[in-house]
Amino acid sequence: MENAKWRAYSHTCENTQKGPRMTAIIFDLDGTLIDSVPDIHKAASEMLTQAGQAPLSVAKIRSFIGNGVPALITKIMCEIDENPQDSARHSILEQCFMRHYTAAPAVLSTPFDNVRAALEALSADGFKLAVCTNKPEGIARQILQDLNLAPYFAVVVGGDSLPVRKPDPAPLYAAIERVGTSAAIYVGDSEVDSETALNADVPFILFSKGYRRGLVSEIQHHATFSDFAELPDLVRTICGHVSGNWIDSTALHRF
Ligand SMILES: O=C(O)COP(=O)(O)O
Ligand SMILES: [Mg+2]
Repeated sequence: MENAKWRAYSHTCENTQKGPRMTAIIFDLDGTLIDSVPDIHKAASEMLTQAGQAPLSVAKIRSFIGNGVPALITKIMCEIDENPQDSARHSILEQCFMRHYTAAPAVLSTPFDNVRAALEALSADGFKLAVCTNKPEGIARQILQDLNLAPYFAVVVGGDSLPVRKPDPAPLYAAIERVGTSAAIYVGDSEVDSETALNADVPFILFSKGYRRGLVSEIQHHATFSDFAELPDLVRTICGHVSGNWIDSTALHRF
């Protein structure tokens, strides 16, 4: 862990090359690139029906997203007065949820407005793009495929890709390492993403229209945006794009 942290930190600090070629833009998935709550809510409702319980509201399920599927199941169990410490029961519910979710992971989900154009623009600039999500890697890849977003991402790190998940910085370090750039920016929608970026010493851009629980002002961020149409210019500014030239960006050296 200490080695990984040092390595990623030095990647960021040793950004001696200019411009986008050596910078990765790493994205969170749920609530950032895609509005996935309708499919998650549907699978959760099917699981609850099977357990003889009434479905929870979309808003409630949305507030449970961001820490991964096991945490989602724990929060649902608390909500329906079941004991989440009952690991056998937790595992049955989680498997039931995953069965329903994998059967239809991207039927109702959609990319947020202007996501595709933003990914196109950033790729055209030469940035390397990756996904770092707490969603299981397999289903994250399936969803990216189904929504025709997979070609933009050389690297996908999921909540089950490593023994730890966000806000531990290790998944973000793994994404940076696998992309192979010397600097990175993390784009996400939640408190978990902000904490992850902070733990990793990576600049964080907050998408304000995702699934955050608190106010934008309460979430530590380097920059924020509410429409993906704004993102390419925001990234260019942070990375030192001035008057048509890429200069050495000091913003990438600190959080
Ligand atoms: O909670 C999840 O399963 C995933 O959420 P994330 O894509 O925002 O990390
Ligand atoms: Mg998210």
